[in-house]
Amino acid sequence: MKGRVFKSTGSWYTVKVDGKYIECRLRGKMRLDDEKVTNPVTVGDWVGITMDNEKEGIIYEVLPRENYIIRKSTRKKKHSHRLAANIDQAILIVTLVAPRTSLGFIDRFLVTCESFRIPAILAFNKADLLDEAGLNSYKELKFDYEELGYQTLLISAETNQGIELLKEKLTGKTSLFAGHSGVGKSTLLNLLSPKITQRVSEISESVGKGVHTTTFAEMFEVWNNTYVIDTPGIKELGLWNIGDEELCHYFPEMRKYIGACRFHNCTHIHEPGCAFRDAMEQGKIAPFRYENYLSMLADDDNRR
Ligand SMILES: Nc1nc2c(ncn2[C@@H]2O[C@H](COP(=O)(O)OP(=O)(O)OP(=O)(O)O)[C@@H](O)[C@H]2O)c(=O)[nH]1
Ligand SMILES: [Zn+2]
Repeated sequence: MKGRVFKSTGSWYTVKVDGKYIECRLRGKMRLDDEKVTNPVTVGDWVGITMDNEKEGIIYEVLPRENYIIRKSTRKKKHSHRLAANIDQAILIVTLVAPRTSLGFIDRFLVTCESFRIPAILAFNKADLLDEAGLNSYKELKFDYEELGYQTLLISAETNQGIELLKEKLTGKTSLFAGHSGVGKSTLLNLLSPKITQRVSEISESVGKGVHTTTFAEMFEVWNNTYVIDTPGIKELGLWNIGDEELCHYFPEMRKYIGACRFHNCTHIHEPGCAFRDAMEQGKIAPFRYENYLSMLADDDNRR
């Protein structure tokens, strides 16, 4: 039988087969297809299963993936894992307040999506908490990111602002919800599909961040043929397997300047005649994007 993995908790996997959810384990012999990744099976995978007894199944194979996204651990000793597979798009939920998502984090996530060829949408949640300055800051970011080809939405799970548009974007697709803890992923999911009773955390007053609630990635069929994968809050994001020369390819605005520097071995950091720096100085690349590029370039450990 063929089914799709909706949840994985380490040793048990919930697989949906013909409309029914079956708890499955992995066949003992199943090995990792990539030794640098800790989980052989991930949410969104299509798998082959056989029944072990009346209720429980055994996963014996993973069908070829259309794509996947790997979350690299930023701590050296911990291993990296696949967050999800077979997804149409990633929705990065961010907030400008309570908590504030840094642009560095947003750009790391976008670079990750580019490197796995997954379309990304930025959803700015908690619109209801923005004052005029906050709104202006959203408008500037919307302008910058849409110029790069990333759609941005301003939404609020509190007032329903932008939720209809978000629903339109999700319909008929499998979307990954990612973001820091406390940005409202679970609240949004509940709003989209009230039959899902996700735990929603209270913001702890002292730190202004949500108390960690989502421990494992889980896929939900929010309505017909529309799937959302809720993932645990991400604190830091390392980049997976991206070399020095490769990095600029994942900045859409930099692509057209690749090869245009005066020196063919330009590091784009300090050389005269650097096409990236020149473009930034001429206002064609946003300074914060160039800065984030340099910071990712310098953060060698978290990129390979
Ligand atoms: N004002 C306001 N609060 C919101 C909004 N969306 C979510 N919240 C609140 O933010 C807090 C955190 O929301 P969660 O949905 O638990 O956040 P999460 O992203 O799922 O967090 P993790 O599960 O830890 O990753 C809760 O107290 C929500 O009520 C919003 O649009 N406006
Ligand atoms: Zn250069």
